[in-house]
Amino acid sequence: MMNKKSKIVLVGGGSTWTPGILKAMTTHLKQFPLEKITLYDIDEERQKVIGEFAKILFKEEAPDVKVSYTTDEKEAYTDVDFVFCQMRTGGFEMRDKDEKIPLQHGVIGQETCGPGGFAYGLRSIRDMEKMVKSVRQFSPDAWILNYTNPAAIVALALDKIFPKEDKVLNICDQPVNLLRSFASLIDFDANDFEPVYFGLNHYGWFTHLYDQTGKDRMPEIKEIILNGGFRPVDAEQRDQSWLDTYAMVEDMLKDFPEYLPNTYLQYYLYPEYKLSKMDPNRTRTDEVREGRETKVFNECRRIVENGTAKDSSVVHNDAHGDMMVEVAASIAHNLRKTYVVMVRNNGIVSNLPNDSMVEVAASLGANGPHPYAVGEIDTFYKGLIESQHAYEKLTVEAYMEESYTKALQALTMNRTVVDAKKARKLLDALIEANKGYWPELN
Ligand SMILES: NC(=O)c1ccc[n+]([C@@H]2O[C@H](COP(=O)([O-])OP(=O)(O)OC[C@H]3O[C@@H](n4cnc5c(N)ncnc54)[C@H](O)[C@@H]3O)[C@@H](O)[C@H]2O)c1
Ligand SMILES: O=P(O)(O)OC[C@H]1O[C@H](O[C@H]2[C@H](O)[C@@H](O)[C@@H](O)O[C@@H]2CO)[C@H](O)[C@@H](O)[C@@H]1O
Ligand SMILES: [Mn+2]
Repeated sequence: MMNKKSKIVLVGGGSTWTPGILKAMTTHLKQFPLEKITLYDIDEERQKVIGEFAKILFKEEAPDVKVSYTTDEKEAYTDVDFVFCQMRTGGFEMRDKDEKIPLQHGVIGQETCGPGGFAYGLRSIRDMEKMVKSVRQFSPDAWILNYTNPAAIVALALDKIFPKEDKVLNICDQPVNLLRSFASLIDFDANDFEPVYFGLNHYGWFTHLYDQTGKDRMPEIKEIILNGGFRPVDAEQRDQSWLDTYAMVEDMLKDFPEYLPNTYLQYYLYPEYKLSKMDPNRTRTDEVREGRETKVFNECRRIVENGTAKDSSVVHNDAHGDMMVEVAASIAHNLRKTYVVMVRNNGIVSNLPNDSMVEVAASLGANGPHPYAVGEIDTFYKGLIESQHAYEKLTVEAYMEESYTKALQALTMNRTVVDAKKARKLLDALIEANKGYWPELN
């Protein structure tokens, strides 16, 4: 079975993350043998730079794998086993607005949380719906592995729009990235953790981190963080804003010592403090454009010019690429490894709505995710998650029903907004900024 070679298409082939994912593919060929890789993007220019780099990388590392790139949907989606999807509708130009418009209204400006995530969500759903329909037209049985953000809203929307789909899986790399960082504190291999995790995407908690002997290592990890703070395992590659974000885990742990939180909870638990640290004129998009985007595209151009990727330092493996490839391998070869993924609740967390898309640990094999039961959660977490789920659901309904009222309800529900007058002003500004991307809300 392991000899079966997979055929992949990477949607958003011109993404800043693509070179890292391609690199991870070259280092995982034994676990995940490949027949062909197609890169697909709507932006021809971005796609060409990364596509030419891909050809060189594979010529040097795995010449048997067929590599191509295209802006043609039919060519991209025909005869594939896996669709890796990581698109950004509106690009960094719109991410910039997602972050800066809320800040102009005195609200957190973030890619996936608060009004920024709401705006990005309403943009992503339309392109994601179109992608699923096109993939099904040309490759009815392909697995669609989605990373496109805001993954929480995308996951819920796809579940509502395609309720019978059982080969779409939404995933985030933040849990695995956190696991790697926790593991480094106790000199442990993150792959050996058996985690218990619950929540919504970018809105969850680890409750246990068992090792191979069955011992829960969480108490010891919490102690280390409370005494010495917390940094990402790849701290040397991180911008200051990510180091500040990881450092907030210590604050969250001091206030709520029960579980280890996802870093994104900082925006919901400390909106005023986080807002005071944000600069409305310079947000994460500026950092990414000047940093990762510039570096990745310059490096790919340099590699294409030199005709070799052998000396490249930018194209490294990280949690993101590794996880995308390992998750696909677990499905393709029925490895039944455990990953934290998004699935319809249906009783996994017994006191949360059945139709929420929860993020939990699941065994992942050829028949998809088999999630582990979590059971009942306590009032604090239940309350937080239920309000966030209501916000997500109203956002999806606003899209599906093209409803201004539901959109206003969604923003008012969000913990980073709360005030309805503020929500209305924000909504009107976001409608103006997202013309052509959002459905018209009536
Ligand atoms: N789930 C996670 O944990 C996780 C982790 C990292 C990145 N991401 C997501 O991955 C995506 C890419 O991030 P990035 O920072 O590299 O952005 P990026 O803008 O560099 O890349 C996105 C690419 O998608 C292309 N694109 C836009 N709309 C498209 C469409 N309809 N069809 C095909 N391609 C399309 C763009 O042209 C661009 O080249 C984002 O959605 C980001 O939020 C998710
Ligand atoms: O602000 P960005 O574009 O740098 O990142 C936004 C993404 O952040 C998380 O991803 C982490 C990822 O977990 C880690 O492995 C590493 O690759 O860094 C990324 C951030 O730099 C988050 O899970 C994603 O959803 C965000 O898109
Ligand atoms: Mn994520």
